[in-house]
Amino acid sequence: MKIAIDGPAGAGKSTVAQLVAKQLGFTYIDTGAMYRALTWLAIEQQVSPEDEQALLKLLDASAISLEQQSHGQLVLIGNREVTNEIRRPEVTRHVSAVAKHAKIREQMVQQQRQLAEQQHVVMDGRDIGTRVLPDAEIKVFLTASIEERAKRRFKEWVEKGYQPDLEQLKLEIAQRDKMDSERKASPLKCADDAVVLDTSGLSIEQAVEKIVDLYRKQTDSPHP
Ligand SMILES: Nc1ncnc2c1ncn2[C@@H]1O[C@H](COP(=O)(O)OP(=O)(O)OP(=O)(O)O)[C@@H](O)[C@H]1O
Ligand SMILES: Nc1ccn([C@@H]2O[C@H](COP(=O)(O)O)[C@@H](O)[C@H]2O)c(=O)n1
Repeated sequence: MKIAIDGPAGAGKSTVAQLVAKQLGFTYIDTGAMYRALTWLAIEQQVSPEDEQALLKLLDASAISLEQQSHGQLVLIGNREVTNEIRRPEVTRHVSAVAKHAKIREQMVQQQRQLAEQQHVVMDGRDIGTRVLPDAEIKVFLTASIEERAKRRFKEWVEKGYQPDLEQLKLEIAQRDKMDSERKASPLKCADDAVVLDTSGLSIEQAVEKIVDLYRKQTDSPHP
């Protein structure tokens, strides 16, 4: 069983996907973490996000992997754990430039498909329903207004002790969505057979419940 969750930045994909996976006993796979890990490495090794060949070399030389733990997903480059570092604003600013390269995406997609072959998964990203798992049994395009997404991110950063600027956050989210949806290789878009779930007026729990309901309907299983 494969559940694909795509959508724009800050829509709640990882929060909701993780909880759905937990409720159903599936493995949660955050594909954005793989692009972020390569971006983190590129910054560390001073490789330009525009240089596809150099990025490919970096990707070939570094084993990016995702490890599932009871408390969540760990992101590793070789033996080095980079789960928290890849969330840094500098990585977020450059990740869409790294993710636009077709050859980089081919390799990422291959690895993501292998992960989905081994287990029941809830996988989130930008091209899961359209490219990575086109045969996923359930596809959700999770979205929310940009104002709502920026407000949620603002709250999250404040809770972490930062002093973010709401307008700046809105601008960054919009820029990332623009790059992700305008790139040639597997752009961010809603799969034709996806259910669109606008969470602007929904709580996290309500969004989770709607997806679990889709699963129940699909499998006719009242008690997952
Ligand atoms: N329905 C909701 N109601 C309120 N807050 C939400 C809701 N869904 C998610 N959030 C909050 O919004 C923030 C962004 O969520 P999350 O990081 O899961 O988004 P994302 O789509 O995975 O983002 P990105 O693509 O940028 O990684 C988090 O602080 C999360 O707790
Ligand atoms: N399937 C995917 C997943 C992610 N990306 C790119 O990575 C960026 C970071 O993703 P997050 O979900 O961690 O925010 C995202 O903005 C995309 O550029 C992708 O292309 N395909």
